[in-house]
Amino acid sequence: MPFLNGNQNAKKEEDFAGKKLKALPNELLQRGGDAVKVDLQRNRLKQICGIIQLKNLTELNLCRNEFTDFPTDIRGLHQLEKLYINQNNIKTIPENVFPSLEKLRFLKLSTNRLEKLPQDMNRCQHLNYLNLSNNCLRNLDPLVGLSHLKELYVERNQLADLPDQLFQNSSLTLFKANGNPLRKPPQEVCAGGLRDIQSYFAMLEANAPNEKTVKTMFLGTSMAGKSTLCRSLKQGCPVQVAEEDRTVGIEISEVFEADEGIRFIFWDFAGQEEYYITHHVFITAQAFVILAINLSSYNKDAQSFKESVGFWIKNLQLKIPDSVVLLVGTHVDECTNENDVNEKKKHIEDRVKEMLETHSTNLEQRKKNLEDKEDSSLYRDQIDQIERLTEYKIKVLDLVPIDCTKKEDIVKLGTHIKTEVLNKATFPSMEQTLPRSYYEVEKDIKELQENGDIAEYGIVSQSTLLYELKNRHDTLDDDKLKLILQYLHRIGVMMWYKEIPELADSLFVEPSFLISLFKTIVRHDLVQELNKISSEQLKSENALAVQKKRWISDYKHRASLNNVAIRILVRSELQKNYRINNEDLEEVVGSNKKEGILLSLLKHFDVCLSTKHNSPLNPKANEFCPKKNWVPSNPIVYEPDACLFPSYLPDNKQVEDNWVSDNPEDLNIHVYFLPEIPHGFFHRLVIRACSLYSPYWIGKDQCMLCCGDRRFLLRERRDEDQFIEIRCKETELETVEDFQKAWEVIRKIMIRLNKLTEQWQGLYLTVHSPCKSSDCDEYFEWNDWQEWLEDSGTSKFNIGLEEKQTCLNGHQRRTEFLFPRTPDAST
Ligand SMILES: Nc1nc2c(ncn2[C@@H]2O[C@H](COP(=O)(O)OP(=O)(O)OP(=O)(O)O)[C@@H](O)[C@H]2O)c(=O)[nH]1
Repeated sequence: MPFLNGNQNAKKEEDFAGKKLKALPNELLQRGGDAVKVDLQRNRLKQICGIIQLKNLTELNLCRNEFTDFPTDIRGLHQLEKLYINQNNIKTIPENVFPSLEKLRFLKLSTNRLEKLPQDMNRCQHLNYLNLSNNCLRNLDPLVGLSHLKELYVERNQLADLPDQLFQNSSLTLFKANGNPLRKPPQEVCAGGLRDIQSYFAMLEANAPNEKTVKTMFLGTSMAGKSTLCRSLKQGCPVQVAEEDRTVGIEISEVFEADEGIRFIFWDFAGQEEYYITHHVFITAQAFVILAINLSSYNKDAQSFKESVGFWIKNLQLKIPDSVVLLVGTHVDECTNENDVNEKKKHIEDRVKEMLETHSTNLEQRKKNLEDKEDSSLYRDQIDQIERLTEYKIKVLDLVPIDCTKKEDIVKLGTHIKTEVLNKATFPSMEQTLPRSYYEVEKDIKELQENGDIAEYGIVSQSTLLYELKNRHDTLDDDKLKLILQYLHRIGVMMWYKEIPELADSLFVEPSFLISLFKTIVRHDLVQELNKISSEQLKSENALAVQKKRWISDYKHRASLNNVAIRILVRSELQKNYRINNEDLEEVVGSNKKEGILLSLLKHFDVCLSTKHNSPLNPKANEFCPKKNWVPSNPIVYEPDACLFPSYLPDNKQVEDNWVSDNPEDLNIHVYFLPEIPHGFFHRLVIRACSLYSPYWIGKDQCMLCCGDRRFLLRERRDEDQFIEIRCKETELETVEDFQKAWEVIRKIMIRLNKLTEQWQGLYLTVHSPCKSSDCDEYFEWNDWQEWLEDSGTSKFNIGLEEKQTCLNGHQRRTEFLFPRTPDAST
């Protein structure tokens, strides 16, 4: 099988990789002091007797062997600088190994079974890179004192506490600790990086309090009973939710469980499909999910399961694969009898079990396929990635059937939740230790709001808030306060989008206000809302009734919403619900000259695409055709300033009219998604790609964009295998330069695609170029596509001119039709 790059030729000096060796070969031992670098990865070694003869060894690769004990013979390799011994089964490392490895700078010990480190590890004084990820470590104390350590990876271990001294006066520049049940400092502090950790320890008092916080999210289809559950649990008794009081968007509330000292933060998500596109913004890691299922309307069939359970679990599995889900069956009082309830409970639980098993079997199978390949070492990164995914285990707890109108059922559910939450095995990282100042700042912000120093809707400038907080805490400077505010953002108590330049100075201490903002635009009844716009409202924005009609028609047919309409809707909704001053209102809704907070946020979260007032091209200009002169658009269809919501598009007509048809010779790559393409992914990708290139035409599950003369198509395919196809029209590719430019555009799109996938921890991607011969199902696999994305376009991907590739069925094609080439290749 052809490969995208030539990595397989990059041999080490002494290459004994993948030779099924059980002992060091004589051929190697005879090299004695001449051997400097030795590659012994992917063998069956359990020990390495005789290695001491290679006394000048500086680099040794022992990864993917069968070591269960650390090979102590390594002790004699005094020149050793680099050691790879990752992906073995090592359980312990004895004392007296590291002090003799005086020159060791680089040590990769990841993916072993280490439970503890030798106490003298800190005597390996020159160590500057250490990777201990994927072990079972509980304690990092032996690393304290490694004064040259720059990069430290301890992801996916069992660490609860990190040693303070590790971060004091250290040379660390990179530290990664994801996937640990961290309590001190909590994961949300570590996510901020080294400076946040150092500052956390600097503020931490000796007897800092522990807190148990559980972010609880209520999910499920519309009318399943989420709001009823959320409000009833809060009150401890049944609370009726009237139909007109349905959740629009997301509601947030806090509940303190005084007996056990648990703080629940309840997030009630609206169930209507229109809101799903905003959910990803608020669904965050380490969450406890209550999935509400209306048992009375549940049909014990595949469709019913998919809609009310499967969809949600799949999405969680993709987004937060380590979440805990409690199934709650509501409307039990409306079921036929107890037997009916029990059958439905069993049906749901059995299907969930099946679903989770299929997911892990698929991953295992995929891993095995890669391992069985002739040169499986080329797929090492992919295998590692799958291994990581297999470690994530979403926990789905048994279904609790309840009647939300009955007090005892609500009380019973409350007790059940408390018991589950207190179970350390289910919630290993619920308890957290924080410096008092973190709590105090949070409390002070609430007080400022209550006193009216911050408006009830919670928008406050960074400088004002810092000024107020500094007045209350003379020990906290700007930097420390900013770190605390960032922590509060990460736990969802307030929002601070520092990374959006227009919003960097605005803090939102009332997150539900932001949600109210979203819901004014992202809603199922938007057409009704547009219809309701009065002539006074139109006049206030200098708009005419005829424009209102066009707004409605554009929204219905082209999923495009005029910015003036957005301003009117948001303005009236906010004035209805908040005492908001004109200045803040203008900040939020924007004006002809300025975008406003709402649009910045919607765009930041890829909910919509702005078609700007000063845009040189009109995306809906039918007159534009590649290779034809540009004809200005008809002023009647010209929309100066609107937002396009791709998820509301009804069809692909415009795209199909412009693309016309596929040609087998088009450049074509398939990006496969395992287990599937996440809900909303394609439209978010389209938004990101279209902000790079215009003009563009967007449809329901297709999008065409142009770069110069070239046309590109993105197409979502939700067949049995789910993939996104990226094509470039073959007729627009003539010269070598054309190919290079076309591949460069594909690369840019892929970079955005890859970046977007980071938001779904449970995703795994593979990339293929399908064979171009008709009726041939073979394909060329890109095992190193991620490297291509990272590559700046230098020598690595050169493929000789006139080179051809042959598929397994014997069909040949010139390489540039299947794989990218770099500019160097043409010169
Ligand atoms: N009889 C009965 N009615 C219930 C039960 N649970 C919820 N309801 C009613 O079902 C309706 C829908 O409940 P909600 O809590 O609004 O549902 P939701 O899931 O929040 O719905 P959305 O806001 O649309 O996402 C309300 O009228 C509730 O009073 C139950 O166990 N028994």
